[in-house]
Amino acid sequence: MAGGAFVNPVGGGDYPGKLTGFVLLTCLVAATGGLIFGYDIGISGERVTSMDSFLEKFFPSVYRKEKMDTSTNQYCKFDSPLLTAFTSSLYLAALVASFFASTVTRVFGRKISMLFGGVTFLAGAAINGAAKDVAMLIIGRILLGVGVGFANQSVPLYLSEMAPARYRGTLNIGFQLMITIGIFVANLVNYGTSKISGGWGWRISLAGAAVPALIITVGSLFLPDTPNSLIERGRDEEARDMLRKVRGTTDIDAEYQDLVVASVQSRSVQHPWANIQLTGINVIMFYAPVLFKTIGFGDNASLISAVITGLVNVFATLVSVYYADRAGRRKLFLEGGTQMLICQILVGTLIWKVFGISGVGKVDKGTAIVIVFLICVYVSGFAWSWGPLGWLVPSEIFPLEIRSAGQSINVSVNMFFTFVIAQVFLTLLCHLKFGLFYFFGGWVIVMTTFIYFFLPETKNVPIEEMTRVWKKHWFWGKYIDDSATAAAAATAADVELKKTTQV
Ligand SMILES: OC[C@H]1O[C@](O)(CO)[C@@H](O)[C@@H]1O
Repeated sequence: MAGGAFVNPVGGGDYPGKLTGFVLLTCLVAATGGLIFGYDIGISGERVTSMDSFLEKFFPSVYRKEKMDTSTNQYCKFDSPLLTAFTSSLYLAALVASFFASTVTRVFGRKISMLFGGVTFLAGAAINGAAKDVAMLIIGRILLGVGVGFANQSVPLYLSEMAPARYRGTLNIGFQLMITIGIFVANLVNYGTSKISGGWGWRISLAGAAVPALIITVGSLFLPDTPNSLIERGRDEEARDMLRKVRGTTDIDAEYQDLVVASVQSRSVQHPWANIQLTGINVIMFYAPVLFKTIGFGDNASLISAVITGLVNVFATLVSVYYADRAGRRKLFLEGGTQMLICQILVGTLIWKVFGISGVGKVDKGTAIVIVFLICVYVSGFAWSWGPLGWLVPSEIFPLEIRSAGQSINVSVNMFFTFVIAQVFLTLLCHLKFGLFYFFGGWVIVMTTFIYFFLPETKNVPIEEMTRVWKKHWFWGKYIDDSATAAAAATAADVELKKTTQV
């Protein structure tokens, strides 16, 4: 829960400076870190692991059982715990890695974590593409996970710290945009490789992960570190220079001073944030082809529908790129949540009507089109709310000292639930049937209510002044210690004094 924090007495409003080409370029390069996670999501789930040649080579017993499965119950598809454990090992690796990344990011800077993330992901892609046995596959997958853990921990922080307050939403969401592009491209690649005869198409899908890995690896070599991180590591002069460069002005004293105050003052402050993403989105991202097959689509139509939802995901994310700093985070969360809920109720009810409790039934064409349409509306609701804001908000609400740790908690919670969904979706579908959609709808209600009551609006607030926002909040404000405010004032005066004596 919220602990003591400071209120910066010297700050207020935005700082001078503009959105420079330099910032735009660095943020664009850093955001490509999202491609690796996206690419992996796009080939995971029922994609590579549903290719016969892949199954036959690595999981022959699973392959045999799958071929023998003759059940007509559409809710209870063939389910192999071994296969899902293999898929989700990546998320566990990412979960653990994000805690190590927290320290690396704080002590060595954001850039080093991005570089390390890119290199390990690259190694994982190479090992997977060349895999001869299950051991190689698993080692590769763990390395991919470590890469994702490091990139997801460091990239959102980097973007939020580089961006001027007014553009923080837009620039940070570049990360989620890259995730969605990664998913979409991987879907296409997979669609193509599944058609390659000779049974080695899966190697291209897996080795293809090297392309996004190379982009962020090479890109990160050229990225500068953020001023905040330089101050955190005692490199004050470099921080000043960097701030001048990224803001495109020499008038950086106010912002610089706030960064120093923030660095000195933010000690073991805790803020309340748990990114419990149980929106059900990964049911769609991982299992869209299965879901579409369940409602009676043929193989091709299922894949094409999955590609359509991937495209909707990319374009709808652009909506939040535009609105996050204009309408604000809260409006997007509340609207997106409501939209997702309505679609979940409608899809659940339609599936109930067609398949009832037994799971045996056939969808007519009209209903199938309505379901695909509703799923697209649901995906777009997610894509302009929880998708991007689940990275943006946690990266901007923590004080400097614990920002890195806070972000790794965010990544690990995200990975944990991604892991759980990948692991249990097929079992859940078999037991909850159409109610699965109501189940996730229930979570969306909980999450949206939480946002309504507990999340303050953070648009346009300078990142090192976030505590003012918490202080004003009807609930969290009660937990912010006033004595810390006085201490902050003293530190600010100290910094000011040092500055004038240096001049
Ligand atoms: O675009 C959908 C994707 O976005 C994420 O929420 C990451 O931000 C993933 O968990 C999901 O697969």
